[in-house]
Amino acid sequence: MESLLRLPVANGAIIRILQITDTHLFAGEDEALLGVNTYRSYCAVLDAIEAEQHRYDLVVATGDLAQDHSLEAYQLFAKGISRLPAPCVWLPGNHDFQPAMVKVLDECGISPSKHVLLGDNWQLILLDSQVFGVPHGELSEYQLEWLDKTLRLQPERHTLLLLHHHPSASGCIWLDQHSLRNAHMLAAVLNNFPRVKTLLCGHIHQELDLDWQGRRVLASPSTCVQFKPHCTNFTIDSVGPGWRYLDLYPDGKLETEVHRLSGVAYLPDTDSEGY
Ligand SMILES: Nc1ncnc2c1ncn2[C@@H]1O[C@@H]2COP(=O)(O)O[C@H]2[C@H]1O
Ligand SMILES: [Fe+2]
Repeated sequence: MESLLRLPVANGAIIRILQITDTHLFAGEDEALLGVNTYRSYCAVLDAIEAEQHRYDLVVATGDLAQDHSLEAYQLFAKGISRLPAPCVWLPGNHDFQPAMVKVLDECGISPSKHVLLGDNWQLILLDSQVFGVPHGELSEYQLEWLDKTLRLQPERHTLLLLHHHPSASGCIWLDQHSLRNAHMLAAVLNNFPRVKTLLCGHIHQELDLDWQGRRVLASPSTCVQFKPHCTNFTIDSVGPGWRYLDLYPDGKLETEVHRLSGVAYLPDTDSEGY
């Protein structure tokens, strides 16, 4: 996992990242999650991204790429990603099955790197917060030590930290049971690194932009089903699948925007009680 990916960036250029998250794909192209065909909604998101014709330097996939642990689901994910004209890096979510994920994505030429150097000013660090078999997250001793060691290598770089689980309360009580349980241990590591100003998550299937102990936490819509913000119990939202762009400036400034599919083509059954 320590393999380093270096992406050249022209002097003074703004780096654009495209985030795709929580694709929840199945082995079959016809399978659905809460009434949404997840492969078709993923393809519709990719169609919309292509139609925008935006330039981006890197794609990040922040977990829950597959719903059913199958090799085929990861093959469908890779087939979609191969349409995009930029390299992709990824991290696992609670639903992922890492033996299949690592094998297939590797075979499909998708980088396993969890440390990306972007030009001279920025870096991305991707963490594994999965606790296999349960929806909440936790960073292992190994992950925390690796993060600390990796940050010490390039402490002067502006850093975007990526993980599946949200470290701070989202405002959805049912989802906050499934957050990063040892966020205080992450905070303790980050204490020494003021240039880690933004954390980017998946998992909560909604757009979020909040302050966590002086750092910014961003979360993003899924490419399939959305959860409604500020709910006590599991509640589906009637908004379209989405994706996020992040612009990283040489001076450390970060600007970001969520885009969504419009229309009603990929809206789930709002009376579902979970999955
Ligand atoms: N009704 C529910 N109540 C609590 N958690 C749920 C419910 N339904 C699903 N979940 C879990 O909550 C998780 C949140 O997002 P995930 O996509 O990781 O997967 C979801 C499920 O594992
Ligand atoms: Fe998740």
